[in-house]
Amino acid sequence: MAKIIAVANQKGGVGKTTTAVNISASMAHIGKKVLLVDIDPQGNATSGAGIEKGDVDECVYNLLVEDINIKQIIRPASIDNLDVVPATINLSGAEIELVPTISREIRLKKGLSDIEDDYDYIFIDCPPSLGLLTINALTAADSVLIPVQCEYYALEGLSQLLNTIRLVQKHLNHDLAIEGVLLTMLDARTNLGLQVIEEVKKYFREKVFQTIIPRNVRLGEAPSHGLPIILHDAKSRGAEVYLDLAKEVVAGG
Ligand SMILES: Nc1ncnc2c1ncn2[C@@H]1O[C@H](COP(=O)(O)OP(=O)(O)OP(=O)(O)O)[C@@H](O)[C@H]1O
Ligand SMILES: [Mg+2]
Repeated sequence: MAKIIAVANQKGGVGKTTTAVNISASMAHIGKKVLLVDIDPQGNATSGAGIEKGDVDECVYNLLVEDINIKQIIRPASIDNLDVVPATINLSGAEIELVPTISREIRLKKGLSDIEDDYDYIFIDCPPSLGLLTINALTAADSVLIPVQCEYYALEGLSQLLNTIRLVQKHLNHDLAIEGVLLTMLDARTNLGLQVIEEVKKYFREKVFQTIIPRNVRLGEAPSHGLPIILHDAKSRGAEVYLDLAKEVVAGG
């Protein structure tokens, strides 16, 4: 059965999608069978994994709102061993359309149960909010991976995220664990980055991943080619660190 990991932080632009796409591709590269689920209406994980959004008729919206079988929407990514449940802008209505529906928080969990045995890992790329889409991800997940950007105010907003995780643990998913906190976009030339690392480690202690993601130009440009970093530039620092992260997660069990 797959281990399901939600990549979540309601703060925008902290590296959720970059992490979801590249840890998925790195896992696939080391031979794991991986599914990447995009539940962000921006659909950045979908295009970043090499799927042309314009070609997608049915997406995760149809799974969440219309209850169609997940197998109908799964597509192969640009790298072997990796499949994608795509999201398109259609998903932007789901947050509101789900409100009056029964079992609205467990739609994704239910959908994934049909294919869980086909994969080793399932990563869910969350939108920058704590609404029903993220709640669906946290309810379906075994654990949550929290990217935190190495910048001033890095910890701001994390108490709301932790509070949401606690509420989900209490009411919807008792076993939800914190997989780890991932420091992203580190600029090692500045003192600020190093101060943020210290601050985040003081707060989250052993929950902080050893692997730290530096700012890397190749990581920033890979999505425009629809390629994970390991295909865009396997020799780049960005490719190395996401491979390290994948191995760290595998070793963590
Ligand atoms: N390590 C990195 N080095 C350089 N650029 C990066 C790195 N990580 C992410 N980026 C770039 O920063 C921007 C934000 O990253 P990303 O889309 O992964 O964040 P996000 O948390 O998913 O954003 P959103 O909240 O909008 O979904 C993107 O343009 C991405 O290409
Ligand atoms: Mg994103």
